[in-house]
Amino acid sequence: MDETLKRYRESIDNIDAALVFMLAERFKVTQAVGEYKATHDLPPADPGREERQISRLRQLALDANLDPDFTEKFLRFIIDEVIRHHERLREG
Ligand SMILES: C=C(O[C@@H]1C=C(C(=O)O)C=C[C@H]1O)C(=O)O
Repeated sequence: MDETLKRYRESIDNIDAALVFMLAERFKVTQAVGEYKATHDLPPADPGREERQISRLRQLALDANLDPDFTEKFLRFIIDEVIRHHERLREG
């Protein structure tokens, strides 16, 4: 394979691995949040928190030259999955 393409792909491999580790850590914490909510009778979703977080990350995306709409969609996808986990924990 072309050496340049190979080097780019090695970098992509490392970034993708970091993304997986970061997502795993995030879901570890959100799992703990879900258990806390289930035992303290708190609702699975917190739309106010979501709105603040999405707005903050849209701004960070702009600063980093990343598409803020893409960033919001990506975050929404993750948050929706977290909420599904929290609903399941609440149901027991
Ligand atoms: C993790 C939480 O639960 C939900 C998931 C969120 C997220 O993944 O960022 C944010 C708010 C909540 O709808 C929380 O309340 O902090």
